Amino acid sequence: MSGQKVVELVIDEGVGVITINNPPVNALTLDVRAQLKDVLQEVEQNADIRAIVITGAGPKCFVAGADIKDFPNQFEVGPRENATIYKEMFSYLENTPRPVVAALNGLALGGGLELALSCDLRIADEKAKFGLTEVTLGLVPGLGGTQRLARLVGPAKAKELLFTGKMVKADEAMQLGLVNQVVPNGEALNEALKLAKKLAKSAGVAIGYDKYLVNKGLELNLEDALELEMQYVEKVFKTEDLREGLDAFINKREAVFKNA
Ligand SMILES: C/C=C/C(=O)SCCNC(=O)CCNC(=O)[C@H](O)C(C)(C)COP(=O)(O)OP(=O)(O)OC[C@H]1O[C@@H](n2cnc3c(N)ncnc32)[C@H](O)[C@@H]1OP(=O)(O)O
Repeated sequence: MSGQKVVELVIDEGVGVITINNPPVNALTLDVRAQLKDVLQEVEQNADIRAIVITGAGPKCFVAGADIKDFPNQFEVGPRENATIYKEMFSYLENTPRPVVAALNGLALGGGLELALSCDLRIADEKAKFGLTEVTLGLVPGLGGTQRLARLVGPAKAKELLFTGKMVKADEAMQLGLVNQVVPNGEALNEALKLAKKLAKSAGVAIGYDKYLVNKGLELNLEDALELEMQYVEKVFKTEDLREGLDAFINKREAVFKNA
């Protein structure tokens, strides 16, 4: 471990901004793995953080994937241990009740796209490109890419991207539903932060329930999913936030949600 700081956390108006800063391409090295784990634990323990933004440092890459140069070291022990640690962190992002916005400032390739796919929303610089390029190395995505991409863009498009390893540009990614928004170059982080700050002031309990219902509902048949939805409507009826939201609307004032 180099000791260099390769993952940074800044808290800005209720938003935890996580930056992968590992030049030259923000590859997911062992240092990044260790520091991302620490940062996510810090985020989890800080109730003032009500939304999360993840981005990469520099204009070229969001994250250009796993550390290719470390793979030979895994031939003996196998890939499971390293992949499992990263997958647990990606699952944290997918399951935390906080909204997670990926600010795609550049190339999101391999594990970098898999990281972005574990976020709820993705805002892309117009120059950004995306690809599960593992096949070019003879590898298979190991951080959820085969599953999350297929659920997002459909099996046929996912297979096309997986089989070819090709990169898609931001405008095509938008058409595929791979990203939520495309913004002018250099604006992804600003736009993501603006959105995340808005969400941080919103009804956090309701947002967390929405996130859980969409994610869990994908695993259920429609009847069971609708029943689960109703259970969460009943849960939200018990919250202070609902009373605050209704009172604010009736009295024509801005709601102040306390996540309670
Ligand atoms: C489970 C998950 C698996 C995976 O994620 S597998 C990996 C998937 N990622 C990729 O396939 C991307 C591989 N990298 C590239 O295609 C290119 O690079 C870029 C498009 C990102 C950038 O290209 P350019 O601007 O021409 O720079 P450059 O000379 O290729 O790279 C600059 C330095 O960065 C190193 N590097 C690039 N990507 C990675 C990586 N993913 N892991 C480790 N190192 C990487 C290179 O080797 C080189 O280094 P040096 O200057 O020492 O020659």
